Amino acid sequence: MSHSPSLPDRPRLELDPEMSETERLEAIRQHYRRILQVNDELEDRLDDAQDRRGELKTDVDELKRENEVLKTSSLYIASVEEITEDGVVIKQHGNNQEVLTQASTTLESDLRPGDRVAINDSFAVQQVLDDETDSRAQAMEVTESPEVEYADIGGIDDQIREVREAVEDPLDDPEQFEAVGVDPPSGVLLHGPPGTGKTMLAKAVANESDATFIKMAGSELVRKFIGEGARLVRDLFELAAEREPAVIFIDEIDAVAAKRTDSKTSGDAEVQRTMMQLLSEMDGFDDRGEVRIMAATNRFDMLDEAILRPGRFDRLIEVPEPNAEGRARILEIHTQDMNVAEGTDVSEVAAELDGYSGADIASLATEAGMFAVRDGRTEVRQADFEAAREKLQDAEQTEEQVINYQY
Ligand SMILES: Nc1ncnc2c1ncn2[C@@H]1O[C@H](COP(=O)(O)OP(=O)(O)OP(=O)(O)O)[C@@H](O)[C@H]1O
Repeated sequence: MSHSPSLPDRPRLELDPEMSETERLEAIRQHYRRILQVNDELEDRLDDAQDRRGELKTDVDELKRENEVLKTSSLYIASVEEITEDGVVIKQHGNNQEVLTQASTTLESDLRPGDRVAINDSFAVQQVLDDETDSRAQAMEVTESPEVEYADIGGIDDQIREVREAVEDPLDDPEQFEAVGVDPPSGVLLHGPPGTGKTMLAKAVANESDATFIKMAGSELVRKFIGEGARLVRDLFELAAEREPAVIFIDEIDAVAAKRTDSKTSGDAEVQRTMMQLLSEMDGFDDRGEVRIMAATNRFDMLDEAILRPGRFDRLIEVPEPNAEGRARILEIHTQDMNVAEGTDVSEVAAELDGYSGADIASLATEAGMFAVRDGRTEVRQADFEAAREKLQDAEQTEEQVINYQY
C-alpha cells in the first residue's frame, strides 16, 4: 500500500522589529508567494485524492455488483480446459459447450486446467470449486481393495459361485474366454430384498479379483446430483477404464432405470438422460478392457426392460432372504469375534429368526453383545440373543405404529 507524503509545513511570517520598511515589505511579499505555492501544492494533492476516491468508488461499486450477482443468480458448473492469453477456455457440464471466457485477475492466477469452476449466465468464472464440492469424488466410492471376503458372506453360496463365474473368471483369465470363443456376461444384476448381502458380494468379488471397486448409488444420482447424472455415469466408466482391473457397482439401479412413465416432468427427462447414458456406455463396452459391471436392486419389478437386453445386464442373480441354515451361518459369522458362552446354540437362535435379513442378523448380534456389556459380563449368552430379538421386534413394532399413525 502506498502512503501519501506528509502535508507541506504551514508558512510562517517572521518580522524582525529591527527591519527597515523595505525589508518588511519584501518579507511579506515572500511570505505571500510561499502561501500561494503551498496553496497550489495542496490543490494538486486534493485533486489526486479526489481522483483516487473516484477510482475506489468505482471498485466498490463493481464489487457490490459482483456480490449482488453472486447472491442472486444461480451459477453453472464447468471445467477449466486451458488458460490462454485471450482468456480462460471452459467446458460447461451438461451440454459440453466450450466457451472462451474471463475470470477476474485474482481468480485467474488460481486457475489450473482441470479445475471445476462456477460460472454465471455470461459464462464469467465466479468461483473455483474445491475438492469437497467435486461431485465426481462425492458420488463415487472408490476402494482399491475392499475388506470383504467370500468367507464373510453367509447363506448364499450358490450366488457367490455364480458371481465368481461371471465376474472373477473373466477378470482373472480373459484368454480362456477368448480361446473358447464365448463372451462373458456384460453386466451382472443382483436382485433381492434389502440387506441380504448384495453389496458385500460385489465388494468381495472385487477384492478377490484384485480389482478396484467403484460404487455409485442410483438414488443419489437422481436426488443429490440433479443435472449431473449423465455426466457422472460417463465419468464412472472413464474412471473404471483408468483404474482397470475394476468392478463398477451401481447400487439401487432402479432409481435411474425404472420403467418409463407417461409423466413428462423435467425430473423424469433427467432420469431418462442418465439411463440413456448408462445404456450407451454399456453398449460401447466391448473395448473397455478389464472392467466388469455389476448392479443391485430391491425393486426388480420396476426395472425398464431395456437395461436387461443382451449386451447389458444379461446375467441376473437373485439374492434371496436367507433360510434357517443360511441365517445360522450368518449368525456364526457375526459372532465369530464375540465371546459367546459355551453351550449357546446359534442354530437354535437362528431358527427363531424367520424373515430376518443378513443385515437384521448383524444388528441382532451387536445388540446381544450390548446386553452382556450392560450386565457387566464378558460372555454373551443365549438369553442375550433372545432379549436382543425381543428388543428389535419391539423397535420394529413401534416403527410400524409410528408409520401407521403418520399415514
Ligand atoms: N449374507 C450375509 N452374510 C453376512 N452378513 C450379511 C449378509 N447379508 C447382509 N449382511 C450384513 O448386512 C450388512 C448390509 O449388507 P449389504 O449392504 O451387502 O446388503 P444389500 O443387499 O446390499 O442391501 P441393500 O439392498 O439395502 O443395499 C453387511 O454389512 C453385513 O454386515
